[in-house]
Amino acid sequence: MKIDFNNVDLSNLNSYKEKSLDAFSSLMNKDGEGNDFLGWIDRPNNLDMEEYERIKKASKKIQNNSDCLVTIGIGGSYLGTKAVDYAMKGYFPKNDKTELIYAGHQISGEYLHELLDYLKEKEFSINVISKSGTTTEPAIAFRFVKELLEEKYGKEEARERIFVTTDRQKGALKDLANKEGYETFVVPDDIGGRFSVISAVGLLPLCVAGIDIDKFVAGFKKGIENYTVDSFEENKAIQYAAIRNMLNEDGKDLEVLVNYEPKLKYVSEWWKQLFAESEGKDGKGIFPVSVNNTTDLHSVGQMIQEGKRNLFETVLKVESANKDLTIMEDEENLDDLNYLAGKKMSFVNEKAMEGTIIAHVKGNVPNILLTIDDVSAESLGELFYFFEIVVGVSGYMLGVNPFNQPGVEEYKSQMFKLLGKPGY
Ligand SMILES: O=P(O)(O)OC[C@H]1O[C@H](O)[C@H](O)[C@@H](O)[C@@H]1O
Repeated sequence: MKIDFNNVDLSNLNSYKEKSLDAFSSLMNKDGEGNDFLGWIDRPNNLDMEEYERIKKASKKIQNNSDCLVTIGIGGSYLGTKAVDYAMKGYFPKNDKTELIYAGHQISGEYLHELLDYLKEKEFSINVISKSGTTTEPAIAFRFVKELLEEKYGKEEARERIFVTTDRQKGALKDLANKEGYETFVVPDDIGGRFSVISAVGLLPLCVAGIDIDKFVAGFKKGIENYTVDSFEENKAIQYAAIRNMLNEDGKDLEVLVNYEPKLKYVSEWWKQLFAESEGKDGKGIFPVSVNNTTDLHSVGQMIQEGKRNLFETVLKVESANKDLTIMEDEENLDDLNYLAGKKMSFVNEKAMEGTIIAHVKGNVPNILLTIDDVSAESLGELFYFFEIVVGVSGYMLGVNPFNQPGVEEYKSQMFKLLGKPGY
């Protein structure tokens, strides 16, 4: 992974150095706010290997008896898996692997209705994922999908097809799993939802989808090597956190994560939860938004170029495309594209990216360039770990607790009141 800050005015950066190093040491020494949720820092080197082997075993079983795994969860119990699955499965996947089908990530009855119709024709299993075990969206979806599963296979076999990922000992899901004898996997106490893709939350469904989780974990380990180094000069995660805070104090209220490979769309969705829930509190925080280019250059590109100057961009570049095409010569050349004949699509995409960066920098949008080697499980693992360290340092620099999300409860209690939930 490479990170380039050449398109940011760094003249003021030195004054953020000490603060960023202090924030980094609080994170590493685990003596800052929210320090009981820092299990993710060492987790890649500390996996529960007994559970890791069970994940692989359960995956084989699911792959052997299911066309799909209905993966039920929301927020951190959804986004990391979706991000990696979507990036890795290909744009037009052949249906020769067990497919992950998502549920419980919204409350659309229309979605669930169509999903249940779809599942009637399929062999399937369920992985219900909820750290708290009480989240409304996955709980509703689980009721419906479980009912269909039991109808289809009978209660006995259905039991063998339900896999529960939740708290080690408490919560409604854990109680249900104990009662019914479902196989369970753990969301560790000291890892918050948005940091949990490295636990069974992400590893089980990703393994079922045929993704090499050893490589994914290896990417996280590479992240530990590169981004837990206690040096401002050598650690790009500390520099990035410092630069984000510098830009924020200079009036940049939004960070736009940009990609030029549509496969990365859900990596941005995962990133949004990570940064929004970690930083957006106490009236502070950089609002995370994302664009998928070049598509969005034909829509919100105008706003980035000439709208309110309160944003900066982080561009996610993929160094080498997994697949490519060479543009062909056309005798008539009515489309005037022959000047591109012999050029690769990846070359054209890269020039679009470089041209856009030049234009946006000219338009006073500071640009950070993050290059990953390729779209692979390993590169994504390293990228995720990088962002997790950045958000920890950045949140401490901002003066917030980056590891809680108290604000999320407000909509829930208002909704429960309207729904007439007892006690609200
Ligand atoms: O895994 P769960 O307990 O079901 O939580 C799922 C998600 O919902 C909550 O409301 C939080 O805001 C998220 O941080 C969390 O990832």
